[in-house]
Amino acid sequence: MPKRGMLIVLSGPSGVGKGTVRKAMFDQGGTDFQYSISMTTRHPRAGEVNGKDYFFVSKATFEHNIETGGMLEYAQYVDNYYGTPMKYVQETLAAGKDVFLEIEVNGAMQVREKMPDGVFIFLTPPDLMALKQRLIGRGTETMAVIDERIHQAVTEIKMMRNYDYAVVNDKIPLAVSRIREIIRAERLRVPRVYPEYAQMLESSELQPGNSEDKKGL
Ligand SMILES: Nc1ncnc2c1ncn2[C@@H]1O[C@H](COP(=O)(O)OP(=O)(O)OP(=O)(O)O)[C@@H](O)[C@H]1O
Ligand SMILES: Nc1nc2c(ncn2[C@@H]2O[C@H](COP(=O)(O)O)[C@@H](O)[C@H]2O)c(=O)[nH]1
Repeated sequence: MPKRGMLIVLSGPSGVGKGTVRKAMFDQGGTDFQYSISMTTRHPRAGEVNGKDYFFVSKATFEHNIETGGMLEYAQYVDNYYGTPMKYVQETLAAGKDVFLEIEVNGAMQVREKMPDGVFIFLTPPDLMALKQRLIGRGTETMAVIDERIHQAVTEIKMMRNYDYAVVNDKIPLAVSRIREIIRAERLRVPRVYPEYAQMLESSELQPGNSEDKKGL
């Protein structure tokens, strides 16, 4: 049976640059983890593709998924549902591959309850003014929705204390390399690698009584 994959969760307020940083990281290559595509009831923005950016579904479909236990986590965020389909995450981890989630804080805390051995990273803006400028600059929301998202961001940033790591997204390449360093180090944490060594030691021919030089003693 392959060693179970590691779950990596990236959160942070809307507009901080989670998607931008994640895309830059995947474009660079060498990312041997799989991105879990979220499900949402939000309408697609110009250029967004169903099955690539999100699974865009109706409210009824989303609620059916909740009721039938199909979601690892979900949250209502500024009038829409967002959530992580369970099946892809479980199957990918079971196949020994690492999975990358990009989700808001309430969903991340649900995942933490269910999968405490995940790696929880909070992406933070240099300051709230920069966050607002990024949301305005993206040009995908009305000013009213941007104000709601900034309001939500204040609560979300307070939740940073519940994460394992905080990464500031000042410059995209710096944020990417900080996240890569975290993932590299997390893969080497003793609780993750210990089972492999335990297995090696159990099967070792060097165990007392098994080694060649002990034969005949
Ligand atoms: N380090 C950065 N400096 C300046 N602008 C940035 C930086 N990172 C991202 N941006 C810009 O900020 C805007 C928001 O980025 P992005 O859409 O990636 O945020 P997000 O956190 O994924 O948002 P959401 O949670 O709403 O999906 C984009 O226009 C992006 O180009
Ligand atoms: N709890 C979850 N939050 C998610 C998921 N996918 C995305 N998100 C977050 O929602 C907000 C708004 O996203 P937007 O695309 O409308 O700008 C943002 O914070 C996303 O990170 C998910 O599966 N679960």
